[in-house]
Amino acid sequence: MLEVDIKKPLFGVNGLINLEANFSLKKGEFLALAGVSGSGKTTILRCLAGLEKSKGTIKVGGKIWQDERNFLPPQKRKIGFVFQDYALFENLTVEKNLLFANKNYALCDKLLELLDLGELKKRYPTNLSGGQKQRVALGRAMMREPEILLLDEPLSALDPNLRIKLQDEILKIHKEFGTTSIIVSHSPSEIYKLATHMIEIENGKIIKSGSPKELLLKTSGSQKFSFSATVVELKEVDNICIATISFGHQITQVIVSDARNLKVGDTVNVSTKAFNLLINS
Ligand SMILES: Nc1ncnc2c1ncn2[C@@H]1O[C@H](COP(=O)(O)OP(=O)(O)OP(=O)(O)O)[C@@H](O)[C@H]1O
Repeated sequence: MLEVDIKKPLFGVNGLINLEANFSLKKGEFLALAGVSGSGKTTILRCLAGLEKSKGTIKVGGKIWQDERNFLPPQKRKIGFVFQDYALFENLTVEKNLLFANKNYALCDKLLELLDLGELKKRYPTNLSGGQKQRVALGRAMMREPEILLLDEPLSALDPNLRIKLQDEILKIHKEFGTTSIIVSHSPSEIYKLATHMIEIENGKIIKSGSPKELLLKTSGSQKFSFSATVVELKEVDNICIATISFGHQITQVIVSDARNLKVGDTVNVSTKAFNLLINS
């Protein structure tokens, strides 16, 4: 069980914001933190890891990691941290990057195999692709046998196909080791696939909390199909207004009956009641 109740003043781009994070997770749960840039997501992870001080309490499995009198330093917290930019030791081979955290050779071999890194174990990080580097970073984080695995936008630098593969690796590791995991992600599909719980942060405060299904599925009432998109162009052709909209990595066009209240950059909800949609692969 992870119990978090922390506060910290942050100097945001528009002045002071008070970060207030209060949530709990059962062992083995997977939490996604979402929210616009600068809302305080990374700071929450850094406070959990003990890399930053905050006011309040953090308890893991009944053990106090921090309260008004105690502050466990990062090396004493059973945390694995995976960063967006990998943060590998460039002068150490893949295998030594893992063993640096812990000289448990059996665990190292298990992780190299689970993450499909066996053939690459003697290579240096400079000779690896982004996806391979991130698998090494995940392996290194797990070498600490963490109770809590923290993932700060770990896949955002990778192309969409690789991203999906790495999501599978993360899920495999999370389940195999029964870790409690927290990921910062901007991708709804990633959150939906990985997380059991989701929290949305705005200006340092939790504004939404629930399952990814509750928070992300946009269908309501009699709608059968719905997604949210951004308007990238509005054009009139033969008195018909056509909106070009983007969602995820896709762009499509829809006819708009009344475009008076629409402008480029708006976030819109696109929905239909049709239930015989064609799905082709
Ligand atoms: N130790 C600190 N003390 C005060 N302010 C900080 C501290 N660390 C970060 N900040 C500020 O707090 C705000 C939130 O930063 P944070 O990195 O947590 O946001 P984020 O939601 O993770 O953003 P992004 O999605 O861009 O990574 C930023 O404006 C940042 O400059």
